[in-house]
Amino acid sequence: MNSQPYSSTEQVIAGTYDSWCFYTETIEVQSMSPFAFFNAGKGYTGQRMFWQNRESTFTFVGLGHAHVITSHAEDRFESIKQDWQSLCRQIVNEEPAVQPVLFGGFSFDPENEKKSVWRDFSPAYFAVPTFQLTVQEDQAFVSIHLITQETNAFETFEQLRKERDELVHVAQVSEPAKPEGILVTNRTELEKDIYMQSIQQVTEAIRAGEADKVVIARQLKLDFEQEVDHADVLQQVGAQQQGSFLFGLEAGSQLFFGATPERLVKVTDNQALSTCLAGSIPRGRTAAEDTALGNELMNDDKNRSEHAYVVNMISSVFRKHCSSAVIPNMPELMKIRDIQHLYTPVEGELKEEATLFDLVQELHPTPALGGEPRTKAMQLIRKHEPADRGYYAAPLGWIDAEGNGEFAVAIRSALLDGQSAYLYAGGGIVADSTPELEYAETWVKFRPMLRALGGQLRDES
Ligand SMILES: C=C(O[C@H]1C=CC=C(C(=O)O)[C@@H]1O)C(=O)O
Repeated sequence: MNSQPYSSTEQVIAGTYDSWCFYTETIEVQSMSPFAFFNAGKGYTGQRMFWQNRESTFTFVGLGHAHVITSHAEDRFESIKQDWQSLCRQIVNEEPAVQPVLFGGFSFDPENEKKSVWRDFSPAYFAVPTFQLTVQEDQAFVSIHLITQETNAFETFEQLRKERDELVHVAQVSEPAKPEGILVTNRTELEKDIYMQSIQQVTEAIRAGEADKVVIARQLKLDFEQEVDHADVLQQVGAQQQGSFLFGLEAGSQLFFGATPERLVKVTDNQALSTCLAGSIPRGRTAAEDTALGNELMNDDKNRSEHAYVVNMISSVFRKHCSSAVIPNMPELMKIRDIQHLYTPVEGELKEEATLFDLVQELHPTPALGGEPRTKAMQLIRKHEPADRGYYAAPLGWIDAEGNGEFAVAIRSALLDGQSAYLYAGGGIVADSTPELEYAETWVKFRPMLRALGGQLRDES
């Protein structure tokens, strides 16, 4: 532990953040539930973040905003990247024990002009937390980050240390939350008729040669007897959805959260990894039925073609930005609690100048969320979907000061807004898609969020 993180002289480097200092201090702590830490930060409601990777080997919780970076600009990916890089040049500690993390996400489509329930989520919204819990390889660390233009930040930092100790104490001694069972008073399928018609119309557009594939999504709204606690709902998803990325991002009084199986891209020391995920079938009721369904999916031409568009697009981005890329020529099955998907991992070694944000920008949206070709698919989505997707199906994740990090595609997700929640699900439409089968598939994709929010699951299979 560095006891005087702010003792170095202020660095003066040309850039946006010339007169800023970025102080960071990390201590190791006895292990604690990340949900308890999130809950201990109730005083920071509106400024909390949660992330756990698919393998559950890296968990990150952020409380409070040491600094927020947003962008409404057309070049929002580049703008966030530049701001983060110049902020990182102001880090006072030479080698922080734990890397500070910038966490957040992008909206699906900044050109969307529909009325939106996403009140406080700008087209790009990222924050460095004031208190950062990192759980990795069975060790837990709590960092304080202070980003300031104050010339003497000694007292502020001392105050933060006291607060950190209190947060750690509360998280360690608190009883695990026992969600009382959330009471759903209403479940509404928003604009179901428009959705059914849109599948028909998009299928016709595809048959007429306007596009090859378009992903169309719909919404379900739940109303609750009382406000749903954000920490409780995250803990529920964590217990229920093993093998998925678990995420939560607060903005104002809303929480966007989910359990997605889909990695957009991960970068570790210049090694990049992405996941092509498209093509779906439900889990079987028995092991034998499950295997039969898996085989059916692997041999289904419609699903294989939906999948191939994604592999082709991700592969071309990797070939451009990597000196070498490994792309298997056959998908595997990814089996998660409610659903099986076709899955192809793509790996590569990044060229020197390529960064995580460059990959996020070029990959979003892959044909698993947008379509093929991208521009035409986006036009058809804007024309046919009645609602703003907000952050659903968009990149959400983290990057550290060394440029390592991971972004997931925020599907199997919901926006929690006081006594209501908006759930999102969609599917890839190709020439031979049918409204009834697509509709049934969305019910399977709603299941993780319905389960976490106490809504009744609907067995459409
Ligand atoms: C758009 C969604 O899933 C995508 C990811 C995996 C499989 C998909 C599919 O089979 O259609 C979708 O492309 C969603 O879950 O809302």
